[in-house]
Amino acid sequence: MERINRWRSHGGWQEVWRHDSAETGTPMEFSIFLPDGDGPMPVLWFLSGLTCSWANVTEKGEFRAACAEHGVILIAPDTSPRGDGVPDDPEGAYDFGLGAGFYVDATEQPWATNYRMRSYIETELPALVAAHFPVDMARQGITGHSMGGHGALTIGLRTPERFRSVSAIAPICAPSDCPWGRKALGQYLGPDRAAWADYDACRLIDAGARLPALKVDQGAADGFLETQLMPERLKAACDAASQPLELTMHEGYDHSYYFISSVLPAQIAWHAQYLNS
Ligand SMILES: N[C@@H](CCC(=O)N[C@@H](CSC=O)C(=O)NCC(=O)O)C(=O)O
Repeated sequence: MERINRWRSHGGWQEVWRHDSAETGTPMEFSIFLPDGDGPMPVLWFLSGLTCSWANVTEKGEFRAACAEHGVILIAPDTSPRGDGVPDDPEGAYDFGLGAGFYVDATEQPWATNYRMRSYIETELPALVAAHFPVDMARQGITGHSMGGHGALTIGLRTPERFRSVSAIAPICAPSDCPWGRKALGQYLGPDRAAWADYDACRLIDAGARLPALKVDQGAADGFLETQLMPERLKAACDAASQPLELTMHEGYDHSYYFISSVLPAQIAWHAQYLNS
């Protein structure tokens, strides 16, 4: 593993690391913000959305002051494998392939060889992080935006024992039933919708998955709200299952990092209640 950059910021270090991934078969990069202080510290994972790498939230997320205040390490992985030989959408579309791994382990070729973001985020990267940084892996939270919100919800619901707190910002709530999700899951996993159930937050909740603490922030002026995100589906699934959900609609906010940076500090404070208790 190699550190490829670092900057002093908010009384800590913002770092970027590169390593070879056995899961994706490619070099992978992630960013990590390390507040000053004696570890081990709790860790909050931030999963990014379509078109993103670690850089988007690291440069535009405005999270470091909150992480420094609450003593929380924030890790931002990439959203897909990249590099020579990694297949991409044949038309270069932004919503599939590079930058759009959807946090699945693909089963269909040509995707299955490299697109193993579920195992990368659930298993390989946590082990690497635990071995190299002063993290307390008994105190983990997870959040993410849009496609990354879908990743945070589904990884959290599948492995609730790993996380004290799960949140999302403008997540794709019902990917089996929206265009982004149908396109990605259909190609990565094949046309049988039964194979998609593990990657759909609403279907996981319908099937009995539960979380101790769940928070979602959504912009009311988000152009993707009704067609792709559908938070009302998540609310209905949670209500039917008696799953507690703090869903907050924010008037006037869209899908951009102007919204993410407006709510991420408060999400970090919310996670810190669970991670520091
Ligand atoms: N048509 C847009 C779509 C890309 C986009 O909006 N990406 C979002 C995530 S959408 C769901 O996962 C994003 O976070 N973009 C990065 C950023 O820095 O804003 C386009 O490609 O322009």
